[in-house]
Amino acid sequence: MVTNDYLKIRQLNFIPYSGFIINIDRLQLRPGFYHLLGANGAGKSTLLDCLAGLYDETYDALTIANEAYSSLSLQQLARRRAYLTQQHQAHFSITGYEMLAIFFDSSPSYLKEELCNHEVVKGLEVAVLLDKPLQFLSGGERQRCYLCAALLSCDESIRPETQLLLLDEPFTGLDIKHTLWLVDYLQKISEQICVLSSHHEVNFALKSQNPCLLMKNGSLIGEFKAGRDIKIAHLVDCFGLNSTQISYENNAYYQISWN
Ligand SMILES: Nc1ncnc2c1ncn2[C@@H]1O[C@H](COP(=O)(O)OP(=O)(O)OP(=O)(O)O)[C@@H](O)[C@H]1O
Repeated sequence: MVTNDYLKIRQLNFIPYSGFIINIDRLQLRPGFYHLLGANGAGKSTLLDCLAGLYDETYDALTIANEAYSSLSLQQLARRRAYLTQQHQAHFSITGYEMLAIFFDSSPSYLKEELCNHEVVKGLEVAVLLDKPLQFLSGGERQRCYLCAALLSCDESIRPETQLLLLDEPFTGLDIKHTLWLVDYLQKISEQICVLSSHHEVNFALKSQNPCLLMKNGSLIGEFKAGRDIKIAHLVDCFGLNSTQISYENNAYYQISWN
């Protein structure tokens, strides 16, 4: 795997829906765990969709591992990035292993046997869940199965060519144990690949040493080497908070107060 390659955006100006523009002049991401933060409607999911290659109108603005999206076939692009979209419900009746069989062009029974001791399957505790139809699972259980598919899609032993993991609100529905496992796992794999995750766990991001991107109205309004570099004015601007709702903790980082 080439670890020094990264994702580049140059002059991404795209109108996915009438009245909404994604407008990013330049952005360069290296291996690392990037938090993508912003208020509801800021454009985080739309940006992730662009980076996943869902809009061919944006391909000229995007480069992955020094290759323009426009020079890659859909199959090549699909193998360069893994993507967890926001999930709400399962639309048809398939089991988790059947879903994985589609992802990996394999058979459910082979995958069940091959993956039972995989770190991701064990960490997310999905071995039993993957046997059940996805629509019969709880929201958090289903999220763990979809996460399993995304994480396996960028596993070095399965897809060594994958350099980008896009996650849209991966913590939604997860209980605390699986959230903690996921954070540790993402920290680990982000030494090798670029992980870009939107979420609303702002206090977690603010406390972290990971890079953060702030979005507002379809644009990036801040790029920080660590969550701890984000200041009160950025939070007020990005989330429309009142400064009295933000406190400075341990002489180290801002936190949004709950009282
Ligand atoms: N299918 C759609 N048709 C029209 N407008 C849409 C559609 N999906 C999203 N939008 C609009 O595009 C803008 C960006 O939405 P997006 O889902 O990217 O925001 P987000 O930052 O991911 O928000 P959230 O934190 O609520 O998930 C919003 O103004 C939203 O209303």
